[in-house]
Amino acid sequence: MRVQEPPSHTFQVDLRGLVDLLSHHLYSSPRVYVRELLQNAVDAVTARQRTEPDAPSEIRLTVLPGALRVDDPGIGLTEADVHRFLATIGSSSKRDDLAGVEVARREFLGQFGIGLLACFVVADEITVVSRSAVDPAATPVEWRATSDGAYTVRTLPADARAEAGTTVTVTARHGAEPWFTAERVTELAGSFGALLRHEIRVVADGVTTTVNRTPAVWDRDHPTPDARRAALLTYGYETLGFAALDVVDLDLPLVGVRGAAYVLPVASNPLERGGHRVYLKGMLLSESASKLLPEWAFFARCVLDAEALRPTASREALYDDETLAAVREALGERIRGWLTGLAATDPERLERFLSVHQLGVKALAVHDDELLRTMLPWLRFETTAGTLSLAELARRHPVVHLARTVEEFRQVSAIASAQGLGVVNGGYTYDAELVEKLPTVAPGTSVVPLAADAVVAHLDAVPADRELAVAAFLAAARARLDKLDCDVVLRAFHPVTVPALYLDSREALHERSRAQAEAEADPLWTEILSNLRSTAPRAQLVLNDHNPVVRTVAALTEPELRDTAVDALYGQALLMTHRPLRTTESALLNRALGDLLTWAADQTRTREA
Ligand SMILES: Nc1ncnc2c1ncn2[C@@H]1O[C@H](COP(=O)(O)OP(=O)(O)OP(=O)(O)O)[C@@H](O)[C@H]1O
Repeated sequence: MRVQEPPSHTFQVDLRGLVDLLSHHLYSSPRVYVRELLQNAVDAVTARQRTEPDAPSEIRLTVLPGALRVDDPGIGLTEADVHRFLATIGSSSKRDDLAGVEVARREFLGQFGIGLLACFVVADEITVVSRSAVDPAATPVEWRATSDGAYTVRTLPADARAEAGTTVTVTARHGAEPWFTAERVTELAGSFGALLRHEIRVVADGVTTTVNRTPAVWDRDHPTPDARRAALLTYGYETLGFAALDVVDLDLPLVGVRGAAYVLPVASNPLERGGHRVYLKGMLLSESASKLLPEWAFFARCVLDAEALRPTASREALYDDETLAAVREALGERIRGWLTGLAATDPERLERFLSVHQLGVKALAVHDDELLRTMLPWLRFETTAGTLSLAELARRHPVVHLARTVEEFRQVSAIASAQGLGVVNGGYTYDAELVEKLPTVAPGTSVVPLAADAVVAHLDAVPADRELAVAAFLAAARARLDKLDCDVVLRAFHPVTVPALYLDSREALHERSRAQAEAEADPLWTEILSNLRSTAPRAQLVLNDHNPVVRTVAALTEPELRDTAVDALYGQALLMTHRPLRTTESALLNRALGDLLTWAADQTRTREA
């Protein structure tokens, strides 16, 4: 049995729905109507100049009461063109086989065949009067379209339009008149068309203003490099609204990108990477484009004009394709080159840059040994010898101890530096990773992890007779702090001003949170958690036998006062770690201080009585 082919149909289009979609919903603002008109005029001039290089090029926007008229001396349209391109949604002469897709992409701004419909967002009627420059025998033609999708076409007498070119008139829809004022049209034409290669003039109330100034600042001749830099900086200030720390020339001839990257004068959120101002073939695409620079370059904002990047259909963002990825990489390379150049030639400017953007550079150096090597002398780290570069620290201490957390560093920094150890705080973002890379870029150095017990091992034990003399006190102190999972030891160390150190290894911290969870858990979990009980080292309170207060406390005989004093030493050591105290810890510290104050007040009263 023969199976019959099912009948084939073609899509039906509800024209009003399509016009509504393309005019009202594709673009984020009615502003774009001026851009689309400008774009068609520029493309028409470009098309004509391909065969007639000396053809006129001035584009004129005339503000009329409740309407805008755009005149261009471009390629124009024949009656057949009108039907084929203007009256067919999605049809565009700019990807015509005649032009060739690649040529079209490179030379024309438009490509989708929908742009003119954007005018319906502010207009009820669009009229196009055109005369073809290709066919001198063709008569002028008029196309009149309304937003409900209806249009008429008629040919006009030859004298209705003597010159080749096109005039588009857009009549304001009721309520959209504010988009047609002289001020608004001038602003929009100036903003979208600032870098267009053909002269754009706005005529309003008898006054003619040229709104674009080409060539772009980066394409102009400047008498000296300093003058060029000053001109680029001024331009950056005018367009981006900030006085940049520095400016980097961007020029990628292969992908036709020209422009400049401006270094932000204040630290920025690394997650906010947009804000680039991008022009495509001179027409503003976006004031807040993203993904133009690699993640690490979050300290820079670009203004650039690109030939080969593709816009999305709304022409408000860049199409995220391989070309954009290649451009991103190449621009990143430029910015990297600028940084390494600064390190070699302008350390003062580099210092200024790093004082604001050190974090960004560290983020980059983590993945880039070459940059790390260049930047090593400039990046600053918190160390026991103060805020230093790793290179400086390594000169003083070929073995660098790395504290993994800010807390670990704070616990031991005073004491480690008194012992002559070089410790670097690896607790801040990127720092640990960078420090670990030190031996690869600075041979002869080594990095070892810092363990709290290693610091205790460096501290001098007290003589045996002294240990014996304070044995009872130490036993009492241990008993007192046992419930807090803290051991007590006595050592003699510098600086003498530090009475006690609280040392807490990561394992001990972990064990304590496990124990806390166990205490709060229901019976089933209690059993599971208690099976996990580890033999991890407990926290340690290291009392300093050189410290006068510790010596006094160790000699106390009255048990209650001694316990309170032990609590106070414990609390004080906790405070020195700079970590937030738990509720039980601050309660203990408050109680101990309160008791000590009461005791001192009682003593004074007794003495005075
Ligand atoms: N001023 C003009 N001069 C000559 N032809 C024009 C003019 N304006 C529009 N056209 C013709 O009308 C076609 C459709 O224009 P439209 O603006 O809708 O789309 P496009 O410019 O081709 O692409 P896009 O949707 O990307 O803007 C164009 O391809 C062009 O052939």
